Amino acid sequence: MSEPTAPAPAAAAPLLTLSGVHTHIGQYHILQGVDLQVPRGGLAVLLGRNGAGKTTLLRTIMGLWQASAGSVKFDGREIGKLATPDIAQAGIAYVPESMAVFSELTVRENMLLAARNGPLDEARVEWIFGFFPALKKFWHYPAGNLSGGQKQMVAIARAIAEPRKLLLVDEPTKGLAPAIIQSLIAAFRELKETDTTILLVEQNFSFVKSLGDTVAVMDDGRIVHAGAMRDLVDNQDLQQRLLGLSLDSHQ
Ligand SMILES: Nc1ncnc2c1ncn2[C@@H]1O[C@H](COP(=O)(O)OP(=O)(O)OP(=O)(O)O)[C@@H](O)[C@H]1O
Repeated sequence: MSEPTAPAPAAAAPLLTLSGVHTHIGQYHILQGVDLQVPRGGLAVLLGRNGAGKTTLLRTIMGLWQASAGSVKFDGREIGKLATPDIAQAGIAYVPESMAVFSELTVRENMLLAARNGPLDEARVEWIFGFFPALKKFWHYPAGNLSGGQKQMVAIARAIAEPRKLLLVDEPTKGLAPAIIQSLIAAFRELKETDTTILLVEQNFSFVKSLGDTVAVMDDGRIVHAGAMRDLVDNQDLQQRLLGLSLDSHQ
Protein backbone atom coordinates (compact mmCIF):
# COMPACT_ATOMS: atom_id res chain seq x y z
CA MET A 1 0.00 0.00 0.00
CA SER A 2 1.43 3.37 -0.92
CA GLU A 3 1.95 6.10 1.68
CA PRO A 4 -0.74 8.80 1.63
CA THR A 5 0.70 11.91 -0.01
CA ALA A 6 0.38 15.29 1.64
CA PRO A 7 -1.79 17.73 -0.30
CA ALA A 8 0.24 20.24 -2.33
CA PRO A 9 0.52 23.58 -0.49
CA ALA A 10 -1.97 26.13 -1.79
CA ALA A 11 -0.31 28.91 -3.82
CA ALA A 12 0.08 32.05 -1.70
CA ALA A 13 -2.70 34.55 -2.32
CA PRO A 14 -1.60 37.49 -4.49
CA LEU A 15 -0.81 40.70 -2.63
CA LEU A 16 -2.86 42.75 -5.11
CA THR A 17 -5.74 41.59 -7.29
CA LEU A 18 -7.60 43.78 -9.76
CA SER A 19 -10.75 42.28 -11.22
CA GLY A 20 -12.75 43.87 -14.02
CA VAL A 21 -11.49 47.38 -13.24
CA HIS A 22 -12.88 50.20 -15.38
CA THR A 23 -11.74 53.80 -15.01
CA HIS A 24 -13.24 56.80 -16.77
CA ILE A 25 -11.47 60.13 -16.96
CA GLY A 26 -14.17 62.63 -17.84
CA GLN A 27 -15.85 61.32 -20.96
CA TYR A 28 -12.97 58.93 -21.78
CA HIS A 29 -13.19 55.26 -20.92
CA ILE A 30 -9.50 54.51 -20.18
CA LEU A 31 -9.33 51.22 -18.23
CA GLN A 32 -11.65 48.76 -19.90
CA GLY A 33 -11.86 45.77 -17.58
CA VAL A 34 -8.39 45.24 -16.11
CA ASP A 35 -7.65 41.87 -14.49
CA LEU A 36 -4.22 41.77 -12.85
CA GLN A 37 -2.59 39.87 -10.02
CA VAL A 38 0.63 40.94 -8.31
CA PRO A 39 2.19 38.06 -6.35
CA ARG A 40 3.46 38.71 -2.85
CA GLY A 41 7.22 39.39 -2.91
CA GLY A 42 9.52 40.11 -5.82
CA LEU A 43 9.07 42.47 -8.71
CA ALA A 44 6.16 42.56 -11.15
CA VAL A 45 6.52 44.54 -14.37
CA LEU A 46 3.77 46.27 -16.31
CA LEU A 47 4.71 47.01 -19.92
CA GLY A 48 2.78 48.74 -22.67
CA ARG A 49 3.06 51.37 -25.34
CA ASN A 50 2.38 55.09 -24.80
CA GLY A 51 -1.19 55.73 -23.85
CA ALA A 52 -1.97 52.07 -23.04
CA GLY A 53 -3.27 53.07 -19.60
CA LYS A 54 -0.37 52.12 -17.32
CA THR A 55 -0.25 55.38 -15.35
CA THR A 56 -4.04 55.39 -15.11
CA LEU A 57 -3.83 51.90 -13.63
CA LEU A 58 -1.30 52.96 -10.96
CA ARG A 59 -3.37 56.05 -10.15
CA THR A 60 -6.49 53.91 -9.87
CA ILE A 61 -4.78 51.51 -7.45
CA MET A 62 -3.67 54.54 -5.40
CA GLY A 63 -7.21 56.00 -5.38
CA LEU A 64 -6.14 59.09 -7.34
CA TRP A 65 -8.69 58.08 -9.96
CA GLN A 66 -11.79 56.26 -8.75
CA ALA A 67 -12.60 53.05 -10.62
CA SER A 68 -16.10 53.21 -12.10
CA ALA A 69 -16.47 49.42 -11.82
CA GLY A 70 -14.56 46.39 -10.60
CA SER A 71 -12.61 45.44 -7.52
CA VAL A 72 -9.13 46.25 -6.17
CA LYS A 73 -8.11 43.87 -3.41
CA PHE A 74 -4.94 44.51 -1.44
CA ASP A 75 -3.66 42.12 1.19
CA GLY A 76 -7.08 40.49 1.48
CA ARG A 77 -8.98 43.76 1.75
CA GLU A 78 -11.12 45.68 -0.77
CA ILE A 79 -9.51 49.12 -1.23
CA GLY A 80 -11.28 50.22 -4.41
CA LYS A 81 -13.44 52.78 -2.61
CA LEU A 82 -10.87 54.05 -0.11
CA ALA A 83 -9.37 57.54 -0.21
CA THR A 84 -5.69 57.87 -1.16
CA PRO A 85 -4.40 58.54 2.41
CA ASP A 86 -6.13 55.36 3.61
CA ILE A 87 -4.62 53.38 0.74
CA ALA A 88 -1.18 54.73 1.68
CA GLN A 89 -1.87 53.82 5.31
CA ALA A 90 -2.76 50.29 4.20
CA GLY A 91 0.83 49.98 2.95
CA ILE A 92 1.04 51.14 -0.68
CA ALA A 93 3.48 53.83 -1.85
CA TYR A 94 3.51 55.48 -5.27
CA VAL A 95 6.48 57.02 -7.10
CA PRO A 96 4.98 59.00 -9.99
CA GLU A 97 6.82 59.54 -13.25
CA SER A 98 7.45 63.19 -12.40
CA MET A 99 9.95 62.32 -9.58
CA ALA A 100 8.16 64.42 -7.00
CA VAL A 101 10.95 65.93 -4.90
CA PHE A 102 11.08 69.31 -3.18
CA SER A 103 13.93 71.12 -4.95
CA GLU A 104 14.56 73.73 -2.24
CA LEU A 105 14.81 71.17 0.54
CA THR A 106 17.83 69.01 1.25
CA VAL A 107 17.72 65.29 0.57
CA ARG A 108 17.38 64.74 4.32
CA GLU A 109 14.48 67.20 4.59
CA ASN A 110 12.77 65.49 1.64
CA MET A 111 13.05 62.22 3.52
CA LEU A 112 11.82 63.77 6.78
CA LEU A 113 8.63 64.96 5.08
CA ALA A 114 7.97 61.43 3.88
CA ALA A 115 8.15 59.92 7.36
CA ARG A 116 4.51 59.75 8.44
CA ASN A 117 5.13 58.48 11.93
CA GLY A 118 7.59 60.97 13.39
CA PRO A 119 11.37 61.15 13.07
CA LEU A 120 13.35 59.17 10.52
CA ASP A 121 14.42 55.74 11.60
CA GLU A 122 18.23 55.95 11.47
CA ALA A 123 18.65 52.23 10.81
CA ARG A 124 16.22 52.46 7.91
CA VAL A 125 18.10 55.46 6.49
CA GLU A 126 21.33 53.43 6.55
CA TRP A 127 19.46 50.58 4.86
CA ILE A 128 18.28 52.98 2.13
CA PHE A 129 21.84 54.33 1.69
CA GLY A 130 22.79 50.74 0.87
CA PHE A 131 20.57 50.93 -2.26
CA PHE A 132 21.31 54.53 -3.11
CA PRO A 133 24.82 55.52 -1.94
CA ALA A 134 24.50 58.87 -3.76
CA LEU A 135 21.89 59.96 -1.21
CA LYS A 136 24.40 59.64 1.61
CA LYS A 137 26.84 61.81 -0.31
CA PHE A 138 24.23 64.52 -1.02
CA TRP A 139 22.27 64.16 2.25
CA HIS A 140 22.64 67.84 3.16
CA TYR A 141 22.41 69.23 -0.40
CA PRO A 142 19.27 70.76 -1.92
CA ALA A 143 17.51 68.02 -3.89
CA GLY A 144 17.11 70.45 -6.80
CA ASN A 145 20.88 70.30 -7.42
CA LEU A 146 20.86 66.54 -8.02
CA SER A 147 20.89 64.89 -11.44
CA GLY A 148 17.72 63.34 -12.87
CA GLY A 149 18.80 59.86 -11.80
CA GLN A 150 19.63 61.00 -8.29
CA LYS A 151 16.26 62.78 -8.00
CA GLN A 152 14.64 59.51 -9.04
CA MET A 153 16.54 57.83 -6.20
CA VAL A 154 15.28 60.48 -3.73
CA ALA A 155 11.71 59.89 -4.97
CA ILE A 156 12.01 56.14 -4.45
CA ALA A 157 13.77 56.59 -1.10
CA ARG A 158 10.92 58.86 0.04
CA ALA A 159 8.42 56.17 -0.87
CA ILE A 160 10.24 53.60 1.26
CA ALA A 161 11.16 55.95 4.14
CA GLU A 162 8.75 53.81 6.14
CA PRO A 163 8.04 50.12 5.60
CA ARG A 164 5.57 49.48 2.76
CA LYS A 165 4.08 46.29 1.50
CA LEU A 166 3.76 47.46 -2.11
CA LEU A 167 5.72 50.05 -4.04
CA LEU A 168 4.27 51.35 -7.32
CA VAL A 169 6.94 52.94 -9.54
CA ASP A 170 6.08 54.69 -12.81
CA GLU A 171 8.76 54.64 -15.55
CA PRO A 172 11.82 55.38 -13.41
CA THR A 173 14.23 55.22 -16.37
CA LYS A 174 12.51 57.86 -18.46
CA GLY A 175 15.07 60.39 -19.68
CA LEU A 176 17.97 58.84 -17.75
CA ALA A 177 21.45 58.09 -19.12
CA PRO A 178 22.45 54.41 -19.47
CA ALA A 179 24.99 54.59 -16.61
CA ILE A 180 22.32 55.88 -14.21
CA ILE A 181 19.93 53.19 -15.41
CA GLN A 182 22.57 50.62 -14.45
CA SER A 183 22.69 51.97 -10.91
CA LEU A 184 18.89 51.87 -10.73
CA ILE A 185 18.95 48.23 -11.85
CA ALA A 186 21.38 47.47 -9.02
CA ALA A 187 19.16 49.28 -6.51
CA PHE A 188 15.98 47.49 -7.64
CA ARG A 189 17.80 44.17 -7.54
CA GLU A 190 18.61 44.78 -3.85
CA LEU A 191 15.18 46.18 -3.09
CA LYS A 192 13.34 43.21 -4.52
CA GLU A 193 15.11 40.93 -2.05
CA THR A 194 13.40 42.75 0.82
CA ASP A 195 9.81 42.42 2.11
CA THR A 196 8.59 45.14 -0.25
CA THR A 197 6.75 43.93 -3.35
CA ILE A 198 7.33 46.17 -6.38
CA LEU A 199 5.04 46.89 -9.31
CA LEU A 200 7.16 48.63 -11.92
CA VAL A 201 5.72 50.35 -14.98
CA GLU A 202 8.20 50.56 -17.84
CA GLN A 203 8.57 50.92 -21.57
CA ASN A 204 12.25 50.02 -21.49
CA PHE A 205 12.21 46.24 -21.89
CA SER A 206 15.97 45.91 -21.61
CA PHE A 207 15.81 47.57 -18.16
CA VAL A 208 13.19 45.21 -16.77
CA LYS A 209 13.92 41.91 -18.44
CA SER A 210 16.60 40.98 -15.91
CA LEU A 211 14.63 42.39 -12.98
CA GLY A 212 11.05 41.22 -13.33
CA ASP A 213 9.73 37.99 -11.87
CA THR A 214 6.37 38.39 -13.57
CA VAL A 215 5.24 40.60 -16.42
CA ALA A 216 1.92 41.92 -17.63
CA VAL A 217 1.43 43.76 -20.91
CA MET A 218 -1.26 46.36 -21.34
CA ASP A 219 -2.88 47.65 -24.48
CA ASP A 220 -5.92 49.85 -24.98
CA GLY A 221 -6.86 49.76 -21.31
CA ARG A 222 -6.69 45.98 -20.90
CA ILE A 223 -4.13 43.39 -19.86
CA VAL A 224 -3.31 41.44 -23.03
CA HIS A 225 -0.65 39.13 -21.57
CA ALA A 226 0.41 38.01 -18.09
CA GLY A 227 2.98 35.43 -17.08
CA ALA A 228 6.54 34.79 -15.96
CA MET A 229 9.16 37.27 -17.24
CA ARG A 230 11.39 34.30 -18.11
CA ASP A 231 8.81 33.06 -20.64
CA LEU A 232 8.63 36.42 -22.38
CA VAL A 233 12.42 36.84 -22.42
CA ASP A 234 12.82 33.39 -23.98
CA ASN A 235 10.16 33.90 -26.64
CA GLN A 236 11.14 36.44 -29.28
CA ASP A 237 7.97 35.90 -31.32
CA LEU A 238 5.88 36.73 -28.27
CA GLN A 239 8.02 39.81 -27.61
CA GLN A 240 7.55 40.96 -31.18
CA ARG A 241 3.81 40.35 -31.07
CA LEU A 242 3.23 41.95 -27.68
CA LEU A 243 5.82 44.68 -27.56
CA GLY A 244 6.25 45.53 -31.22
CA LEU A 245 8.48 48.22 -32.56
CA SER A 246 7.55 50.98 -30.19
CA LEU A 247 9.16 49.09 -27.31
CA ASP A 248 12.03 47.62 -29.30
CA SER A 249 13.09 51.11 -30.20
CA HIS A 250 13.84 51.75 -26.52
CA GLN A 251 16.29 48.86 -26.25
N1 LIG B 1 -6.23 63.70 -17.23
C1 LIG B 1 -6.56 63.07 -18.37
N2 LIG B 1 -7.60 63.52 -19.13
C2 LIG B 1 -7.97 62.88 -20.26
N3 LIG B 1 -7.34 61.80 -20.75
C3 LIG B 1 -6.31 61.32 -20.06
C4 LIG B 1 -5.85 61.92 -18.84
N4 LIG B 1 -4.81 61.22 -18.37
C5 LIG B 1 -4.61 60.23 -19.27
N5 LIG B 1 -5.51 60.29 -20.28
C6 LIG B 1 -5.59 59.41 -21.44
O1 LIG B 1 -5.67 58.08 -20.96
C7 LIG B 1 -4.96 57.20 -21.82
C8 LIG B 1 -3.99 56.41 -20.99
O2 LIG B 1 -3.01 57.28 -20.46
P1 LIG B 1 -1.90 56.77 -19.44
O3 LIG B 1 -1.08 57.95 -19.04
O4 LIG B 1 -2.53 55.96 -18.38
O5 LIG B 1 -1.05 55.80 -20.38
P2 LIG B 1 0.40 55.21 -20.18
O6 LIG B 1 0.30 53.79 -20.64
O7 LIG B 1 0.87 55.46 -18.80
O8 LIG B 1 1.21 56.04 -21.23
P3 LIG B 1 2.68 56.70 -21.12
O9 LIG B 1 3.62 55.56 -21.23
O10 LIG B 1 2.70 57.59 -22.30
O11 LIG B 1 2.76 57.43 -19.82
C9 LIG B 1 -4.30 58.06 -22.90
O12 LIG B 1 -5.08 58.02 -24.05
C10 LIG B 1 -4.32 59.44 -22.27
O13 LIG B 1 -4.41 60.42 -23.28
